[in-house]
Amino acid sequence: MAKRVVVGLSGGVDSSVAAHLLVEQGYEVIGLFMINWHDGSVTIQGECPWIDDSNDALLVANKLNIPFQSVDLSEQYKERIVDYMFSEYEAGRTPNPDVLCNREVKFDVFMDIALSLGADYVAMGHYCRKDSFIDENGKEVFRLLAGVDGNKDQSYFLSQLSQEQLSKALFPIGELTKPQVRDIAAEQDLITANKKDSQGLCFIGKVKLPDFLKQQLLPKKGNIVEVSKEHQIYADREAELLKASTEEEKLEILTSPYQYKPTYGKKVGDHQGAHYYTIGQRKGLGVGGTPLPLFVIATDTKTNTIYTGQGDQHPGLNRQGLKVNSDEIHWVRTDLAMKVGETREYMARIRYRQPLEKVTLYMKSDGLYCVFENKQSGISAGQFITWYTDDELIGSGVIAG
Ligand SMILES: Nc1ncnc2c1ncn2[C@@H]1O[C@H](COP(=O)(O)OP(=O)(O)OP(=O)(O)O)[C@@H](O)[C@H]1O
Repeated sequence: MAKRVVVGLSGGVDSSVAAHLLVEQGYEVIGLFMINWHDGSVTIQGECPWIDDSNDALLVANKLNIPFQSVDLSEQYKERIVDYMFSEYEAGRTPNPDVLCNREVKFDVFMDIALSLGADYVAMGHYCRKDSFIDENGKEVFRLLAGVDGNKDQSYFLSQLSQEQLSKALFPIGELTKPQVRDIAAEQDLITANKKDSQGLCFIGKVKLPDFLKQQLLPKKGNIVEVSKEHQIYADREAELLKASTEEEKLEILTSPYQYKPTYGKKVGDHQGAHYYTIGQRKGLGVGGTPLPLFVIATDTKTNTIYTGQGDQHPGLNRQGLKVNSDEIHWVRTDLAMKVGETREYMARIRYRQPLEKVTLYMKSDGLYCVFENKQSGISAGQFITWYTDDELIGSGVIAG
């Protein structure tokens, strides 16, 4: 009997083609659209075109001659994603809702519904691949691989999936490039063939992130401070590094964020709330007239201060390393999890679509210390670091700072 697959149909071109390929491969396919957001239930009224999207998903399902259903997951989405976003921003961190959405919604709540519909697998239109091998104990080990289209690879967003979740996942378009996907959609006369790619989170829609955050995080006026690149704090760190005699000391210095004080620079402007800003951010500061543009190099939600520096080469913006706390380390390949005391080299990225960079991971009792070969710009607490061997995503972690 054909295996049953529930495919997440978003009303976009990628999932439409994913569904088509599954039908071609002989699966029994069911299309499922999830409503993540409801007028009034989450935030901004009338900004999310989900009705159009669910209509497009329905039309694609009709065209492919597969059954179609919608599920309302807006409550779960609010609890697991929206609330997390607010609490992270409130704490001065930069969350990644897309990574969480896959772990908590698409491959959890959504997957449970799919399984209750008798599905063997859940498929999504992500640009990534999966394969597996049998280990020496006869156990199947699943591997998460980058999509063939290097421009579109979405493995970063799936970096928190478990072996269990991967075992039931299918990514039918992972072997294709985006232009190939569009060509297939056109050949098959799917209504989504020329639809624009979705931008960001549905429930935010066209609204700017600060406006979205203002719904719950009240504006609070504070200072924008500029720290000179010659500040003593940077020279002190270099000196500390030279003095450090043990590996532990060196790692601690290389991976800890700078601790700024409001007196470390001059006030150059006002802002409406440090929790609206992210490290590396250049736009939205409203301060002009500096020879080089100002970048956010740190935010402090306690003193409500934003620290900035001039130019993308500012020492406060570029750091050699970062730390992941023990309870926030995730191994997709659980069989490759590092033991305390172990050191390993990988290729890694700290944001979606960033080219992979050489990193050395040091597993210590209190967490994973990650030191890059080249300094990294805009390391932000709350974002994810993901590490790879060739095109296989091995693990990920939440950046502590
Ligand atoms: N509202 C939804 N209902 C069901 N599945 C969804 C929904 N939103 C996203 N997905 C699934 O997650 C995948 C990745 O979502 P993402 O938002 O990154 O869309 P995308 O890459 O633009 O894909 P698409 O072109 O299919 O919208 C989609 O291809 C689809 O399988």
